[in-house]
Amino acid sequence: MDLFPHGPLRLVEDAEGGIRYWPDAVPAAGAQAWFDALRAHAGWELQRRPMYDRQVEVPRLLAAYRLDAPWPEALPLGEILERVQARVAAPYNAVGLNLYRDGRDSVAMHHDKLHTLVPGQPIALVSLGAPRRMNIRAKAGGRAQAVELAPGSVLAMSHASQLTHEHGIPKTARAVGERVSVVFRVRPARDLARGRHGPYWRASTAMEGR
Ligand SMILES: O=C(O)CCC(=O)C(=O)O
Ligand SMILES: [Fe+2]
Repeated sequence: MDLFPHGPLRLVEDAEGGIRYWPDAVPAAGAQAWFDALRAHAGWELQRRPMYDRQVEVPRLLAAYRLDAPWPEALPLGEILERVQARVAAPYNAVGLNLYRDGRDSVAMHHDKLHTLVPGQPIALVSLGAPRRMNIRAKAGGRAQAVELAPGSVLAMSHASQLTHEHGIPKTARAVGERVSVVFRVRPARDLARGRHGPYWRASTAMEGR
């Protein structure tokens, strides 16, 4: 039996699976329960980063956990990981959480830092809460593709795609509810051993603020 008769939407093609999107990987009720639990119990932090001569707030809240060590019991990371493994199997060992509080929260166009990722392994992103648009653009130029990331969806990005494409969540003037994204990655063991599993140590050059 084919459990995914429509297959994923293929947004970018490359030799490592490119960028693929499954709009309804998780039933709505489950996605809402996960949103509620992560919203309530993740260790959300507001970070500041230097931009020119001032400190700006990173325009979203962040949390991160290792998957090779116990995480707080209230967080349904094991269940979410199981769903992700069914679509995009990989030895994920780190998860980063983003909380977009409203339309002023965003992430600037970027590619995920390659030296913090194991080559050949994918990045898998689960969306929960309010839908938000993601833009994906080839570094070589051309128009961005927009994908409305629905709650319960999974987006897989190959390691190779981080070399060729950028992605971001633009701000929106629309009244939008809170969104949580759950991003599974495979980090090099040396980074995990140094506690470098989250976004905290990433040197960001992105110009972003609220
Ligand atoms: O929230 C999202 O969907 C994207 C997050 C992202 O690009 C990141 O954490 O690197
Ligand atoms: Fe990213």
